This record gives sequence, C-alpha cells and structure tokens, in this order.
Amino acid sequence: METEADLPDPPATTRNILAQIHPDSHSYRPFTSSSSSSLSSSSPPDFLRHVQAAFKRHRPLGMVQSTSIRPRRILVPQGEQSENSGCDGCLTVDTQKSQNVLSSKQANTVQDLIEPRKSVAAVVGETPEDSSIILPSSRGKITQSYDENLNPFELQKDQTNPVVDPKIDDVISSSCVVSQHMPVVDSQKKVQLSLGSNAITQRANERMATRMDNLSSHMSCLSLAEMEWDVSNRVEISTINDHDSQQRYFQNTGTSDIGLGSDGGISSLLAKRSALVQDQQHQFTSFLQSDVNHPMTQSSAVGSSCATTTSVRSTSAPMLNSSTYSCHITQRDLVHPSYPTVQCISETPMEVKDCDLSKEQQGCILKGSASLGDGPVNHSKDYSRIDGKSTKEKGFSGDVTDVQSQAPLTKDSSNLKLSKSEKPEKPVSGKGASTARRKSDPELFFKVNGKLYQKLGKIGSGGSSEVHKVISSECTIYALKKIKLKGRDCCTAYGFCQEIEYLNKLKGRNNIIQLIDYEVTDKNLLQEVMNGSMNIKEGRIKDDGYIYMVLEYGEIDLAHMLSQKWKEMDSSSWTIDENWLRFYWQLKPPNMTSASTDTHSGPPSTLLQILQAVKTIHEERIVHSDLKPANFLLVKGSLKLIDFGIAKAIMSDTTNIQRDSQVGTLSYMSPEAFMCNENDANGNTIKCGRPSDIWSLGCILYQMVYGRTPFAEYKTFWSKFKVITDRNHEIPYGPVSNPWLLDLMKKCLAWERNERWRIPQLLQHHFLVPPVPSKLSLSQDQSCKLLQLMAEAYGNDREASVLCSQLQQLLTDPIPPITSKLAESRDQHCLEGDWCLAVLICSGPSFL
Ligand SMILES: Nc1ncnc2c1ncn2[C@@H]1O[C@H](COP(=O)(O)OP(=O)(O)OP(=O)(O)O)[C@@H](O)[C@H]1O
Repeated sequence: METEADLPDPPATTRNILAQIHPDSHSYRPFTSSSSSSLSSSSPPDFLRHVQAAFKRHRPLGMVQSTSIRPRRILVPQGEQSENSGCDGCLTVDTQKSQNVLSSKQANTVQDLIEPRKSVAAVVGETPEDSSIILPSSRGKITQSYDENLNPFELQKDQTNPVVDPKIDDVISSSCVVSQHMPVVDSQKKVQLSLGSNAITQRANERMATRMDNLSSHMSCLSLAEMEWDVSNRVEISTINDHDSQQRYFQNTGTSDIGLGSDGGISSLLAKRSALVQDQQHQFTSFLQSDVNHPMTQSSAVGSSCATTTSVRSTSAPMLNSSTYSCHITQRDLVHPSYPTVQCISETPMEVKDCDLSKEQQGCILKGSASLGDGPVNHSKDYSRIDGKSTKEKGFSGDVTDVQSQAPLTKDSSNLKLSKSEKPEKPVSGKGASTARRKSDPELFFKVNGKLYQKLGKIGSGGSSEVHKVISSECTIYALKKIKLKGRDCCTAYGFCQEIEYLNKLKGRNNIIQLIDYEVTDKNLLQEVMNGSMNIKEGRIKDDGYIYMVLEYGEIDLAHMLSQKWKEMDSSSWTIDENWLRFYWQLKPPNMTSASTDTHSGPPSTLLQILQAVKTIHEERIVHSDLKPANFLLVKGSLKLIDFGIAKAIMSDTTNIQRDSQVGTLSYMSPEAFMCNENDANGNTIKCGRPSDIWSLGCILYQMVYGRTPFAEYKTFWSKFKVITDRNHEIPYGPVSNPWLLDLMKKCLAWERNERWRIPQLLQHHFLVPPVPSKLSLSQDQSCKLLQLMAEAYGNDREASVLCSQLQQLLTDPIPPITSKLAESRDQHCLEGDWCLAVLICSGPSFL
C-alpha cells in the first residue's frame, strides 16, 4: 500500500487547482480571500465558477454527454486495488435500493461511474511514471474518458470534513469535473461513501493533487479529446464555444444537493444525481440541437479554453490515409484564427500530431480552420469527403475539394505527371478558389453520368474533340474525350455516337482502347444512333450538346514514339538501320514460324500489334478509315487502336462502306478514300473497304522505314489528291537492306485496292515470318548427286532407293505429293532441297 511519503509533491499548477477545489488544505491555500467557511457557504454557482475558473486556467476538458452519446473509456487493467475497501467509516449502500429511483439510463450513468474505477489507470496511473496515457493503438482513436455524473457540488456538503475514498482519485482522474466527495459505486454495485479522518482527507488531497498534476500533463497532451459517439455512422468534428451553454451547464449542476448519513440520504443523493444527470443530458442534447445550424455542430467541449472535442467512431470513422487528415481545431484557433497549429489525427492509430495550416494547400482538408471565421461548416461532410472510401461514394458526387486533395495521391504519382503534350488545367486561385472547389466546377471537373473526374491536363485536341487526362474517385487515371456537338452536321454527330457503339462492340478486345463510361447529353441523338433510325437532317446542331467518353489512358502514341526516335537521328542522313527497325519493332526471332501472337510467348512486335488490332476490327466488319500513328496508343505496354470517330461498319451484303463525306487524314488516305462514291472508268461507284485501311497501314510502315509518309512532299490538299489518285504515280522507295520489308510496303501500297494484301496474308508475310535459313548451302545438283550416292550405297535396299529417288525428285520439283513417312512429318519450309538433304545426312541409314 502506498504511503503518504511515497506520494510526490504536486506541482504548483496542481496546487492552485486543488486549492481552489479544496480551500481547507493547509498546504495548498490558493486564495487568501477564500476560507473554508466562505467557500462552504458560497452558493453552488460561486463554487462552480471557482472550479470552472481554475480549469479554464489550466486544462481544457470535454465533459458533457447526451443520452445518445456514450463516452468510451479506455479499458486498461487497473492494477491498483482499492486501498480502503472495507475501511471503517465507509458507508456502503446496496445500489439495489437506489435502483428504485434510477431509470435504466440513470443506471447506465451509475455504471459509467463504476467504469472509471476499472479503467482509470489508462488515464492516470498510480505513479507519475505509469500515469502516462496508454492509447490502445488498435482503436485508432483517442478516447477521453469522463463522467458527467461527478457533481462538483457534492464538495460543499462535506467541506469541513472531507471524506475521500482513495479510489476517487481514479474517478477524478478520469473525469473532467473534479469532485472530492463523490460517492463511488464500486464494481459490486455498492455505493461507498467514505467518512474518513482528516488524515485520510489530507492524504487524499495530496493524492488528488498528484492526480491533478498527472491529469494536467495528460491533458496538455490531449488538449483535444476524442470521444466515440454512437450517434451516427458519421464522423463529426464539432466545437462548442457557446459560453451560455457552458454556463447553463454549470448552473444546472449547481442545483443539486446531497444528503448523507442515511440510506434515504443516499437514495436522495442518487435521485438528485440522476435528476441532475438527466438535466445535464437534456441541456447537452438541446445544446446539440440548438447547434445544428451552428458553424461547428455537435460539440462536446466546455470551457473557454476547451473548445473542441472530436468524435470519431472507430468502426465508422473515415479511413484516413497518409495524405488525409482530420483536423481538430483548438479554441485558440477559433480565438486566434491566425494561429498556425491545428491538430491533426492521422489514420495511424492514436497518432496525434500537429500539422500546419499549410496542409490545406497540400490537400489536407482543414475546412474547419479555413472557415472558422467564415460561417457554417459541416464537418461531418468534410470528414466523409476526406475518407477515401466515402469519398468514392459521396465526396465525388457532392463536393470536390476532397477530390482535389485526394486525387493526386501517392497511388501512382508517375501517372500524375503531365507529359509534355499535356497542358495543366488552369488553377483556380484566390478567394474564389475554395468556393469554386465546393461545387463540381466544370473548370476542374468533368461529370459523366453523375461521376466526377478531376482534370489533370489536356492531352490533345483532335479535329473534333478535346482529350483530357483525368482521375476518377477511385484514383484511376483515364482519358476523357469531350466532343462538342453544337455546330456539327448531323452525319458527323451520328459518327461520333457511332464511335461509342463500336467501342461498346469492341469491349474486351485487348488491342482496342476500352471505353469505361460515356454520356451523350443529347439523348435523342444517341437513341437514334443506337436504334439505327438516323434521319439525315439538313443543317447543323444548334443545341449545346456534348459527348463525353471515358477511356483507358494511353501513355504515348506511336506518332510521339516515332518522332522521339527521329529526333535522335539526323534527318538529313536518314538511313534505314534494320537492326534499329528490328529492335524498335521487336521483331520476332527468325526461328519463329508463325506470325500469330497466340502461338508464341515472347512480346509481340509493334508491327504485329498494329496488324492484330486492325485484324480485330476488320473481323468485326469495321473499317477504321483513319489509321495513323497517332491513333495507336501504348497502354501498359500494349498498342491499342483509338479514335473510331469516322469508322464505318461494313454492311453485311458488301465488303465496302458507303462514305457520306470524304474524311481521314490526308497523308494516310487511300486513293479510293479520296474518290469515295465517285464513279470509276467503268462507271462503278468507288467504295471504301478494308483495303483502304491496308493502304493507311502501308503509309504508317513507310513512315516508320523512311521517316516520312509516301506523299509527304506534296503539301497541299490538291497536290496530294492529284498524286494519290493517279494510278500511274510511282511511290519512291529508298533502298532497304531487307527486301522483304520493301515487299511488305509494296503489298500494302498497291494502287489497285484488290491487289493489296489483307491482314491474314500480311501476318504471314516473310518480313514478319522470315523463312527458315538454310543450314547447308549445297546446290541442287550437288544435293541430287549426294542422294544418288546414298541410294547406291544402300545397294539392294529397295525401300531406301525409292526414298532417295523421291528426294531427288523433290529437289528438282517440290510440288509432287509425298507418300512416304517423311511426308507425314514435313513442314512446308522443310521441303526445300537443302533442308531435306540435311535431314537425310543427319539421320543416316536409320532414317531410311
Ligand atoms: N485514350 C487516350 N489516352 C491517351 N491519349 C489519348 C486517348 N485518346 C486520345 N488521346 C490523345 O488525344 C488525341 C486526339 O484524340 P482522338 O484522335 O481520339 O481525337 P479526334 O478528335 O478524333 O482526333 P482526330 O480527328 O484529329 O484524329 C490523340 O492523338 C491522342 O494523342
């Protein structure tokens, strides 16, 4: 058992407090003007004012509670046993008797009284060393334990003969209201009123002083306390700075009285206390209600220097991540808005740290501080916004500030860097910034089907659209294509809607850009396209309609990839470096025999990917009509085709599309695209189809090889038109070391569209599927001679002789059918003479 001597001297601050509370103490007489008689005779409100004043000077503590708000205490095992349990003079009253006058709620409050006895060690330990607050990290919150049942007016009843159960220290420690003479209900539901001696009182005073000191130091750490409220599933930050309410609270508490010395007195005490508690609860509830419209609603703090209490319900509290903060604003912030310190609680359990107001600019949402002088702030809203999860649900649909702050989180910062081609969006600055951010400011956000996407920068603007880099509420980067419909003719507008249709059709195809979401503000237009009931109307669209398409984000397009490479080279001395081409295209190793990407596991070449993408759409009977390097995007290492704005579906009874207008990018346009819908020399209508896309592919390949398009020197539309539509015009091909490459280009750029190779053929072209190189370089004659010799060597072996003669035959004419077992295992490439000979030689007699 601890002795008095063990107890440390309370520091001056505590002495002051204690003296105000216990003016009879010889050691700690704070106010000379204040005597025991004067104090004991002072009215309850006076006394409360002393207490309040003392606390104001020292520690801000939250202390009110409504019926619906249940404080959570930290439950840490209390090692200390009751020192005077069973001591003489302890008046024990079975609480059962008191239950008569206690409602169930009141019983709860009594239970609350009990709880501190068990848990108070969490707040204040027995010694200064162990008095440090051990915050349960798993809770992820700070809990301030307090008890509204402690009635400071009970002090007056026993001023001259203070009786303190040592355990009351604990109660006091866990309470925001200090009471020496509180009846303590023990865990066995006994009410114990200690009627101790002066010595006990003295000791208790000292212990109390110690506790107060400890409490003071704890509260200096926890000037802002957090309580868990069961009010709602929301997190609420609130502040009380309503002095009237505080005053009312104290005045109300001052109306109680305690009768001691008899059972009835205890009952009376409990009854009054419960009435008091009810009143307090009522006061607080009405305070909360009356504060609904107050800037900082739902406060739980009392005292001029104790302005803020924050409720964070651990189970429903927002997930605060490393870059979001919930901020607790002390009253000094309220009083001195310029005061720089704001307490922020990070998600890291129980971590309380100071952060600077500048956090706001960094994305820390400090609405409270920002709005301290400005008017209402709905903190719960703020909280839900800073919650990564709830933001997903709510924040993005409502308020945008958190999006701003949350968007460029650390998820993929590299993604957030704007590429050179991206122009950052105009920052909204100045006074209007915060206001602007509160709403879904179109300057900063796109809204597609009610979902907000924050603009990160403009990627580019095509002939018909603007494309922006955006971030969604899930922190995913997308490209958002915005097409303005106003001023477009109907056909063009239909075309834009058809792009959506095609992209929907191509969903899941990994070489086509994926459409995530879209919105056409002109619903009729979309409907007509989707129903196929388009009426070609004269005139242009007058309404302010837009098409929004949320697309997978591509890091770079092929055009930029190529131009970067070309910049590295001196264009005047542009020569084909086949090794570079092979590297650049990641050509398949020569020993691969199939162009199909499905049959090998290595990375497919760029060219293969281009062809595969076009194959995909051609299989879906879609002609892209605008193939060019800029329309192949690199998305996570894969080339994907974009921009189906002028794509056309091929009708089922034809292989061509009917173009309503001449479209495409001139440098890549096929001759028939220029002459689409005109009549040829035979009077047939010229139509576009898949070969048109093949021509464009030929232009891309040409550009990759030579660094310029085939008709680059013809600058104007008419000169281009003239030369491209001229069947006699010879496309210049510079020398290339690989004749297959030259052949591939020519196969694509055949003027006659029917002469152009189709995608399946191109995929088998020797440039992509190089022939197996010969291992031996024997001439045909030499090979035949060798076979002759072998046949002779086997002499009378008729079967061997037949095989040799068949092989000889193959060498001279590879077409005839083979009936032997050699034919069963043959590969078409293997039928060439040198190879067969090699097999024969290697296999020897055993093969034969
Ligand atoms: N999903 C995307 N990811 C990244 N960038 C994109 C994406 N879609 C388009 N872009 C960029 O925006 C540019 C214009 O896009 P797009 O080609 O779709 O628009 P457009 O108006 O049809 O252009 P144009 O008619 O000139 O071809 C592209 O060149 C490309 O750089």
